[in-house]
Amino acid sequence: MTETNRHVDVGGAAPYRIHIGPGLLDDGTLLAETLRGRHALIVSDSHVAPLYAGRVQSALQTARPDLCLACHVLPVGEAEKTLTRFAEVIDALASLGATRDACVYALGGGVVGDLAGFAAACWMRGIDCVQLPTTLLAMVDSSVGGKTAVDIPHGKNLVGAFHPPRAVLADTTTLRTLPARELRAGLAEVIKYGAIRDAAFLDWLTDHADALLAGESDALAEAIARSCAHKAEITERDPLERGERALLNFGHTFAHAIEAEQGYGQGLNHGEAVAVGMVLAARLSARLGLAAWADAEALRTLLLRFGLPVALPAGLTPDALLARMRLDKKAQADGLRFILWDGPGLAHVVTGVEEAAVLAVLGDAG
Ligand SMILES: O=C(O)C(=O)C[C@@H](O)[C@H](O)[C@H](O)COP(=O)(O)O
Ligand SMILES: [Zn+2]
Repeated sequence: MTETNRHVDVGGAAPYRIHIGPGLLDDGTLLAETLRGRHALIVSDSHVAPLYAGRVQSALQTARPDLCLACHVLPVGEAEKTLTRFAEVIDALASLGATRDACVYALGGGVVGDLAGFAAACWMRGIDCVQLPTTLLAMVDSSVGGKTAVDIPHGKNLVGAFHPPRAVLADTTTLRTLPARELRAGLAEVIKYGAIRDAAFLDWLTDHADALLAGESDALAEAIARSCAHKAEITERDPLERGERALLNFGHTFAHAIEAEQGYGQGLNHGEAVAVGMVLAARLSARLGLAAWADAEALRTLLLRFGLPVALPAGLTPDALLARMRLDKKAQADGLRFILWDGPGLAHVVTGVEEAAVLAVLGDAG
């Protein structure tokens, strides 16, 4: 069967379209559709740029021969999502002479999308950003919704801004060469949507696990479109995370603490940490009497089925993780806030969670 293009529209004050399909990185007309000015900067990393940056560059240049276009390549990896690398992108925009109607094209995975998006949010107080995600995780999650950020040693994504993209072009052919570990990491965020708001999607994922893990294009395109539809619905109603958007953080309080404690890019990747985090959040929910233990165990089994880690990596202490969690962006003066689980498809925000309960779950999680 030939792959067809799909799209998901995100409404609200700054609407945009998520395009999903093969060959989009070569579609100069689509790439240039939202361009307003004469300057554009492609930001990519040292793994992705050699594969796709030249293609994007020539497609854009053909569609817009007058375009003043440059490419800035970051070293690959979560460890590079720093203020230092951010400043380098800002320098690249300055060297290009980017005016306020310029556009940043973020070509890569979540790190590139977050960092390039943050540079776009800050340059001249905000220029356009088109997200060109090349990993499953970036397609289903980080390229959508406008969260941009860098990490600092104190914690993940602690410096950032909300800056919605002008468009998202998810070229599904890029998934054909994605390493299996990266594919599974993206599937963790896909499972998250089922866990927090769509029990039927969890069943669909169970039925299509083999196809998804084998990288079958129809199954992946369906998973991407359904995930983006969930994210679009939530983020258009709550773009600034004043309320329901926090549900997208299911598993993340634990995950961010794990990532920071292990050292960015040194241990579990983000999707893997989210998988462990969802197991811990489900167990915390069961301990607090919100979810059934059997449901928490079923979620763990599903994550295992997708080859994801479900236990805390060795060497992390509950106290150190808890200290990290106190700096979580959801935490408030009255204590820790968690996204807790009421069973398949249902989650809610809980304030003032007792630290003793969190420590107990962490203590059992090795
Ligand atoms: O878009 C959101 O909102 C999310 O929470 C999605 C998360 O999967 C994503 O990892 C996000 O970057 C986490 O945001 P943070 O505000 O907790 O740093
Ligand atoms: Zn995430």
